[in-house]
Amino acid sequence: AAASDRNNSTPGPANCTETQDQLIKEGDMKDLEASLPAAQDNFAIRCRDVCRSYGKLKVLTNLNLTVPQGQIYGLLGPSGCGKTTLLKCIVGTLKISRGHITVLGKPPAFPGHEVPGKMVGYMPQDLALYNEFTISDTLAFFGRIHGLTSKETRARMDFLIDFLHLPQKHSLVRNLSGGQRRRVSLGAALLQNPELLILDEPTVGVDPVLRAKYVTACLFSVSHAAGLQTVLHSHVSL
Ligand SMILES: Nc1ncnc2c1ncn2[C@@H]1O[C@H](COP(=O)(O)OP(=O)(O)OP(=O)(O)O)[C@@H](O)[C@H]1O
Repeated sequence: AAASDRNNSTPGPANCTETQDQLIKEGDMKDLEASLPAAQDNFAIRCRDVCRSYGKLKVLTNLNLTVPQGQIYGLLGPSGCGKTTLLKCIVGTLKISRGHITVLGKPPAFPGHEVPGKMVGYMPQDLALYNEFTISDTLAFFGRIHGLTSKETRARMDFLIDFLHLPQKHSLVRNLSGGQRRRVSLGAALLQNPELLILDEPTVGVDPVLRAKYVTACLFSVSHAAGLQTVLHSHVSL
């Protein structure tokens, strides 16, 4: 991955680095679109001049980003540069201050658009799991949220428990290891078979030696086996 340019004069989204050696410069961000072939509309995510501040703190400034369909795409940047903020804006749980975002054809949170919702699986950095739930309860809960039938949830649960090497489905979340909890959270994000999977720091809690393997092998196998179109994930660069 390329290193991003911290010396650029415009403050802003910060050192988001793409895994495809695409350089995003602050304020004047070159994006992947330039290198895309003719099918210009064939993108999963498109951000145009996106700005987001928290009070006076400008976190994203004129961010431009295009994620084509069918790709695994990584955001890399130092802690606090705005990766989570950008992912929340893309998922639609955070409003942008200015600019335009299109996710799977429409702006996030557009009325009737299932983003946030069924079309996108989101694994947050801080895992939102209930300790009192079992693995089975957790996945059933997310199944209800996404409107899956009990039969659909059960079939998907069986597949994911096997695929993600999860312990027995009656195990309580409170008794799971950090890595097992992260995989339950990944299972919850994959449950409804989303078109787009967004992972915020998926390797937190994963042994450093295994991280590279996890990112390359696991994400590729997850995306293929789960039939995903596109995966966007973030990592801290040190
Ligand atoms: N709700 C909030 N209110 C105020 N400031 C916030 C809020 N959320 C994030 N920030 C600030 O915005 C900046 C970007 O935060 P963000 O979580 O997006 O960074 P990040 O790149 O994901 O960091 P990390 O890699 O450490 O998770 C940080 O300076 C953070 O303190």
